[in-house]
Amino acid sequence: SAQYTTCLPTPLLSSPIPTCPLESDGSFWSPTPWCPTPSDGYESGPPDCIFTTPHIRNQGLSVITFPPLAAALISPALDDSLVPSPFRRFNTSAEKWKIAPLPNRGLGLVATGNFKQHETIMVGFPVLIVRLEFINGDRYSAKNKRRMLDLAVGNLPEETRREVEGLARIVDVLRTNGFGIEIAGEGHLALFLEGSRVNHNCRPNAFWRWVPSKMAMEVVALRGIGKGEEVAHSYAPLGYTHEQRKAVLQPWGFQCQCALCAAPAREREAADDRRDRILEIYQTLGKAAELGSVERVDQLVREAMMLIEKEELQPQLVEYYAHFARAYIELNELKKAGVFIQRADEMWLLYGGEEHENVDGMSELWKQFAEAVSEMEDD
Ligand SMILES: C[S@@+](CC[C@H](N)C(=O)[O-])C[C@H]1O[C@@H](n2cnc3c(N)ncnc32)[C@H](O)[C@@H]1O
Repeated sequence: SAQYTTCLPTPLLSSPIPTCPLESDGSFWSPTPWCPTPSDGYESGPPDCIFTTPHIRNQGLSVITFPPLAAALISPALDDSLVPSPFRRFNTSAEKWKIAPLPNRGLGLVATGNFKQHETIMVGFPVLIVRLEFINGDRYSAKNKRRMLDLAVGNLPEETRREVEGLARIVDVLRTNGFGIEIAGEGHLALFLEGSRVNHNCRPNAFWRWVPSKMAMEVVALRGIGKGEEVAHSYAPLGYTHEQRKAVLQPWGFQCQCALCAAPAREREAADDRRDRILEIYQTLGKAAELGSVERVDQLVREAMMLIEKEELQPQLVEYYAHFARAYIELNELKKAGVFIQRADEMWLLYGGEEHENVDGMSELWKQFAEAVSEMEDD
């Protein structure tokens, strides 16, 4: 159990390594970060360390990750006095939800008031963030992983610790209840106390997004939600057929009891047919040049939008609008392309927030569009 001394302020190092990311930040974490040596044969690269800040958001946060990534987390988002009130825990008289028991699916999130489409329902702050490859990889033995996770949870204040332990065995909890987030491009699993209680629905009325600058997860209404309704998001990618969803949900080990899965076979098959057709249109539009005519593209675009609406898959429009735009660019129908790029931009903002994951993808698409416009002007 060696300390990762090169990155911690220590009186034994008279001149700390200047690029060390924790050199000035070591004092932020308490107790002092602990960095066990990885298993034999896996020592190269930085170790995973346990970092805890015990008071933040009234609940504390423990992180298991590389030191530079922990350093990257230290930002104004971690200063309770600097984040706006919706992003503080126990903020709020304004909360319109409760965690309550539901038939056949344990606890879940239930609306105690009405929500408009796209209104934020719940804001959650993680209590535990763990590097994905720490969990999935072999750098630490299963025993050491468990020990480190127990210690990370053990460092948290008693009340938080009890709530986390109430969720189940911690490794399983992370795998089934953890939300995938990125820190400086590296995948991590984040555990939220109340957020972990949100159940799955194959035709969800909500979605969640990670807001890096606030270190928070937001659950947002996909459509209007009435008082008393359960709020659920989809654990599986949207748009999958019944069989595909079953395969993706298998690791969670439950039989989905949502309305779509419980619907009569004929209804489910009709939904599957629509979902298959949406995908088929996507593929056909990927070869727009072969379609030859703008009218044919118009028809397919209209059909896809109608099916997406029918299947309540609106968040997929972010990707579909961009795809329509690319098809129109290919056929030099630039006015329509521009309209769809604009809409894709708006949808990304709506569903992903200002810091959405496709900022680069969208600017690439705008660039492609600008090039097509200038080529056309040259002709
Ligand atoms: C992330 S937890 C959600 C909170 C959980 N209900 C609880 O009481 O802690 C995921 C678990 O909830 C249950 N669950 C979630 N959605 C479900 C659904 N649509 N049908 C049946 N069970 C579901 C399953 O047991 C699943 O493994």
